[in-house]
Amino acid sequence: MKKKTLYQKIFDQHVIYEDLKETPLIYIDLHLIHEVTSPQAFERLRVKNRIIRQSKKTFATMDHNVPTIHQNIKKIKKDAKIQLKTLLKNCKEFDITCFNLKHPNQGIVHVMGPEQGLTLPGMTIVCGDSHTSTHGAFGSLAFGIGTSEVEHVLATQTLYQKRMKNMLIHIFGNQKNNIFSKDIILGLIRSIGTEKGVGHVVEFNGSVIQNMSMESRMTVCNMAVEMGAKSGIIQPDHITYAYLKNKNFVPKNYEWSFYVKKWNTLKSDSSCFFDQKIFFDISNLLPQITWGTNPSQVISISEKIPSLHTLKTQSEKENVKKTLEYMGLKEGQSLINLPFDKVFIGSCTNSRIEDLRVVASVVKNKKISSSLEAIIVPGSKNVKKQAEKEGLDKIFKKSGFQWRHPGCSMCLGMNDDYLKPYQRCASTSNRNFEGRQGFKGRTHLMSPWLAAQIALYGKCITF
Ligand SMILES: CC(C)[C@H](C(=O)O)[C@@H](O)C(=O)O
Ligand code: SF4
Repeated sequence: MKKKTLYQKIFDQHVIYEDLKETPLIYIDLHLIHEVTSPQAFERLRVKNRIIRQSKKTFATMDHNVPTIHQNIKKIKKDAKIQLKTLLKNCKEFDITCFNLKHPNQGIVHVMGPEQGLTLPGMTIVCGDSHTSTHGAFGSLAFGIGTSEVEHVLATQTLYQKRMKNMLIHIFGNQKNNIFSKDIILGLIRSIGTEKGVGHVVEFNGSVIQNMSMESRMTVCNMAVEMGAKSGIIQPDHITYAYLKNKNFVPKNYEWSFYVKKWNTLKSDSSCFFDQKIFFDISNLLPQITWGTNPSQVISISEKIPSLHTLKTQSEKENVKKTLEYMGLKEGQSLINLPFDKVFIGSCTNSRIEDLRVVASVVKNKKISSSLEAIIVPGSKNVKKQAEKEGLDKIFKKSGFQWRHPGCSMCLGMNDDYLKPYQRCASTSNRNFEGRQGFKGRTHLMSPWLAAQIALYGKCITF
């Protein structure tokens, strides 16, 4: 029998029809939707007079443009209100479960899915959102789709999908103190760039991954798309099962053991073929921070921004020159002592309970710098509730952080949380593109630990 990767196994289990000359048609187990990329899909269904094939396999949440200071839909600005109300109306009309603003399950779609136990090993999961790769941390095949594909999935519960190439990234070595999964994924993207993953599904393995919590694995898979990959995937194991057990939508009782048995078969065959294999040693990894406008422009806090003469081509030099101008930085500069205006702890990369615990451990009984504004936006109502149960909100508020309601928030600034021109932000999100957090805003990606340190000192210091 042909040896297969985990990705190939899940793909094969979901093929409905495949012919040599055609793109395979696969079954979709779970479809997640949010207010931004779904309205046009519903509209087209309406125009074509179509119904939804399996409305109970789609779940909706409100996340991208929800306010984080209050939860009053009446007070939301016009465009956002239209999108949120449209989502409500569509879900009602098409009989889809919607976790609206006031619902206890509401949250960023990639935080909500796993914590509700909607995300399960071996599933095919899609959402009109690029960071759907996050769910791959559970050993599911999960990827972002476009709005016309959202329409196709709603109407048929299937999707045309070509087969991807396979990449294996083996992560090993000793993880130093204060080094987190965010440092690992940023360090990895620095070493392989933002395009190496194009056309591939990346399986992460190795001792470092095996020892990671589910929250940390999600951070890694979340950013697999930032290396160009279609998705990331991690073999499910006892850590996965411990996380899932008794979550809301997870199969219970005798069904649970049936599923665990099935999930245990979800692994790449030994010595199966990968188109690319990468080995990444984290033993010398230090806290990472981006200096540029793509996630591969990263250094560790003790390094300096590269000098232009180290770059090979003229066009690279020109691009980096423009990037540095945008970021208000100079070639060869150290980021130590660079003042920050904002700290944003949040996004589907780093807004889970584990992230908030790390921030709390840094800022407990300390005051943040008066020179900046710092906000904490939990990934979901559940995360918020748990944090409050543990008293973390009190620690945050006492230290000067603002404690907000869940949503995407300053990750992309679709609501009222955005940077003013030239403001510099220490952000735990996943994208530092120009204007991402606000027009002319300057984003530095990093771990929650480093962002919390910057909140205390108002700048980056040597640790
Ligand atoms: C709005 C949405 C389509 C978008 C995405 O797909 O990623 C957003 O979530 C982002 O992170 O930029
Ligand atoms: S938190 Fe950011 S990256 Fe994640 S889904 Fe929302 S906007 Fe996209």
